[in-house]
Amino acid sequence: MATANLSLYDSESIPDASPFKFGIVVSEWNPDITQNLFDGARATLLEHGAKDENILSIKVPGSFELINGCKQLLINKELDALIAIGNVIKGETEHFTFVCEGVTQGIKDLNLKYDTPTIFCVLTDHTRQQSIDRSGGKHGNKGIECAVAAIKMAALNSSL
Ligand SMILES: Nc1c(NC[C@H](O)[C@H](O)[C@H](O)CO)[nH]c(=O)[nH]c1=O
Ligand SMILES: CC(=O)[C@@H](O)COP(=O)(O)O
Repeated sequence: MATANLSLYDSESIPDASPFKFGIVVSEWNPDITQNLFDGARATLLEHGAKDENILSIKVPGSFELINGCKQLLINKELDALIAIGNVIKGETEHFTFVCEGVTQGIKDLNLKYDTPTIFCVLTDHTRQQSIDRSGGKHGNKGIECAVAAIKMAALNSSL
């Protein structure tokens, strides 16, 4: 089954991002991949009107630390949406499964506990090539997709 292109969307359907404040938490594991995801996300936020001074970004050691990094921003900063960026690539053992499951459940829990949405921008791939393909390669850039989700959720929350 063909993988969707993560960067294709109707630009006209995206709300104005200028009123909103965004946080981006970036894992330092696989830094070339996460940097590409961050660049795509930041560029998309700016493209749709977000102010540079309203984009707060921090780094954490690995994807599992995305949970606490996001929690710290949710507690200490007034944000309209958060994007958690990571890249987990399977190695020889089951560690991949536990990291992916832990991050997924942790970010899900943050979305249950806090009103500010945390967008799941974590590539969970079996190979490095899959990650390259989804961070600016043939399948687009998941950072773009997640920035769009962040803008839409911020606009939705502000309308309710
Ligand atoms: N193998 C990968 C990891 N592993 C590290 C964990 O995320 C975590 O930092 C560690 O277990 C200490 O708590 N992290 C990634 O983001 N990507 C990987 O491929
Ligand atoms: C997802 C991971 O933590 C993984 O990169 C670790 O590799 P390994 O399973 O070979 O220890």
